[in-house]
Amino acid sequence: MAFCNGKAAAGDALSQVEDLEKVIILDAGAQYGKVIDRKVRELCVDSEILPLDTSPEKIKAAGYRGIIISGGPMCVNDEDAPSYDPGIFSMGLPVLGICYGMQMLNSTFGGSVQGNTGREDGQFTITVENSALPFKGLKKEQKVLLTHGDSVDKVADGFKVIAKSGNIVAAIADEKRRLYGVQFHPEVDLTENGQQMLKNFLFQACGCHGTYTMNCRETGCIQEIREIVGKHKVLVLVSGGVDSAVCAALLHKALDKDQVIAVHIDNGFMRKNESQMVYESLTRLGLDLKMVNAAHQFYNGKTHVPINKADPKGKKRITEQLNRTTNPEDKRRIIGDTFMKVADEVISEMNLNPEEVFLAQGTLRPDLIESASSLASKNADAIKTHHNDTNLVRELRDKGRVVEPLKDFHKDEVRALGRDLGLPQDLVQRHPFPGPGLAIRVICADEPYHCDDYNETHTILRLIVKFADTLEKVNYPHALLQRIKNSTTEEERSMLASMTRQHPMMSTLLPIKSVGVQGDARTYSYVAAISSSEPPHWPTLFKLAKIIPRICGCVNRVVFLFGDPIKEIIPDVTPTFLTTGVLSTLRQADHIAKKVLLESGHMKTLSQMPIIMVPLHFGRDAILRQASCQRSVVIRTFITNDFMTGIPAVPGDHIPVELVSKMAEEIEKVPGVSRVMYDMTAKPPGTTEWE
Ligand SMILES: Nc1ncnc2c1ncn2[C@@H]1O[C@H](COP(=O)(O)OP(=O)(O)OP(=O)(O)O)[C@@H](O)[C@H]1O
Ligand SMILES: O=c1[nH]c(=O)c2[nH+]cn([C@@H]3O[C@H](COP(=O)(O)O)[C@@H](O)[C@H]3O)c2[nH]1
Ligand SMILES: NC(=O)CC[C@H](N)C(=O)O
Ligand SMILES: [Mg+2]
Repeated sequence: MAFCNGKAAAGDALSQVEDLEKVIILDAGAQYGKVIDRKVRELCVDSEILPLDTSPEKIKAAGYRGIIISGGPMCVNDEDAPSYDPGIFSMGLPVLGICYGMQMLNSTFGGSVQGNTGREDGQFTITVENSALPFKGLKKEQKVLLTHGDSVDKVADGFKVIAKSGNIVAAIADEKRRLYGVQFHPEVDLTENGQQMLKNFLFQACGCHGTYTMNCRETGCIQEIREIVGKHKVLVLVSGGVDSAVCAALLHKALDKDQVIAVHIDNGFMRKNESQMVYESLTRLGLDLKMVNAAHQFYNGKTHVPINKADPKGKKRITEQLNRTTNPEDKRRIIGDTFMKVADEVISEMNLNPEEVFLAQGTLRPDLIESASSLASKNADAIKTHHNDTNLVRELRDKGRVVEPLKDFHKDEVRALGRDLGLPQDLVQRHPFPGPGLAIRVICADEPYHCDDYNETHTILRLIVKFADTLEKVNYPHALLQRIKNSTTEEERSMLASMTRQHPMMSTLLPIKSVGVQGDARTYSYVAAISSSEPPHWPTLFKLAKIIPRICGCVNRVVFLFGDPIKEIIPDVTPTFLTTGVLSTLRQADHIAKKVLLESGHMKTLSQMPIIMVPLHFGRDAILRQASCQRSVVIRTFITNDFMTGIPAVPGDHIPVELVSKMAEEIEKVPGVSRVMYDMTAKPPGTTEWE
């Protein structure tokens, strides 16, 4: 029974926890820096993430076997670059510097780093010296994730180049002192053999043997829960997703049954019939679940947010009502804080003293990473504030009232733990559904987003998707054409010319923004739409989707627009807020999309498939000046292990072309839907969700 009623024996697994081999991860703020600990644990080596300026004395005293330095959003040449003690490099411990960490290593030993050398964001093929320790046992050509704008210029004395990406230094090493630097990110799945590279470092340079198992971690979670909760009660917020279900199962294993109060909150942004299904599935598993319908409180919710986000305790402003705001971060904060308020009301209604009841959440490490929580990083950029890590949650956490046993876990690790705890496969494998639900899947707007760079970017897009014509017509120096040349190789340009000669396409820059992540920093940028009078040629479209954000830095997402080609500028938007009408249209589109996916048998091919509503009405009669009154729907497929990086499913490769066209056809039948689009953006530069 998954929600067992007895306390688990502490077991002798705990005793093993004490004498484990550990490495330290010094955090320079990268999004992926926190993924390093997950990859290290996958190799059954324990790790701890500490601030970049941790002293050599502390590192030595703790007995770490090696040091890994993460990436980060800053440049080592910046005046306010994160501080560190150069002594960490001369302790005799092996060091692996990743991206920013490599740039820092190189600079410390007298090398130099050049800023703004042209961005590389995405998967690239590099050439490695496979006699060098990090690359032992690997082929000379390696596909890796590079996401950087600065590069090693002069290599430090005593180091040699052991990998290159074109003309860019991709890795350096001083084998004698066991100091290594890589410009790419071995910790993410887009670096195909990154795990072997980390294993080479951990086992051959640091001398680890892999003794840190999932059983030890489960025991550690149970110990943590008991130490925090003691004999008190704990209210666990259960969404129906795997994280909170595993959290609830751990609580039941660690505590007496009457200590655990499980609550599901219908916040008004759930999918069709979701809360009912959550109730049925979890009570069937033996969980005593209290249901709360709080939609009204969420729709009309407001909260206070810091005027200066760097000073969370400073002056605050009151947000708009949730159903009147267009600001994604305000949406998230209102929802997160309303969850807390509703939870407090539940505690009061049960005549419990809020000061004596703990709050448990299934918060994961990615939730904390992207909210730039101090639990996960000191130098990270906040990509998006997860609802379970708002300032109110952080205040409760500071008071020691929050229990989050999964805060160091990633999604696939939670699933493994869920299986160990006996949770059913359909729950363990369920696609994640974010706490804010459909609220972050409606791009709200009351006016078009036409910034200064809109017209120029709209023009460059057309030059790119009509590149063959561009080369024929523009045979004189042209600033925008030069911008394309500056960001592409000769080979890419000839590929672009032949693709666009073969496949007639149109483009338009959509007057809306979506959230993305580039160079470890948050972006909130334009969406480019490509359309065609022919059926979509997906390999061509996906190549364009990779090149466009590199050429147009203000575009972080590229979609294919089904239906008649659109090349004109979209002059306006349909005023859109989180209202019941908008939500019911999206809910219906989401329900249809999920039904088509289920029937296709490809639910497991995808890690997640957000369906997003955007305030755009296409194909209106310009002469009649028809008002914008419809909205469009985006299909966002995503394939990933850890949700820190990932790729969209390519129709005709990961999923059948017919599946996507059927899904688009069915969604377009929903009343009020103008067009359907397919998101072709990887992470980076886009994120899984649009907000
Ligand atoms: N509708 C809800 N009712 C109660 N708690 C919720 C709800 N939505 C989210 N939460 C809380 O916020 C945490 C993070 O939300 P999230 O949407 O990630 O759910 P989850 O349980 O983590 O499942 P998954 O991420 O797989 O969808 C959850 O673990 C849960 O504690
Ligand atoms: O519980 C949550 N509260 C949130 O506020 C939130 N925002 C994003 N997500 C989920 O996190 C994963 C990564 O999403 P992004 O690539 O869009 O950041 C994906 O699985 C997203 O669905 C959330 N989950
Ligand atoms: N991913 C990173 O660590 C990036 C390092 C640095 N901010 C750059 O852009 O080059
Ligand atoms: Mg979750």
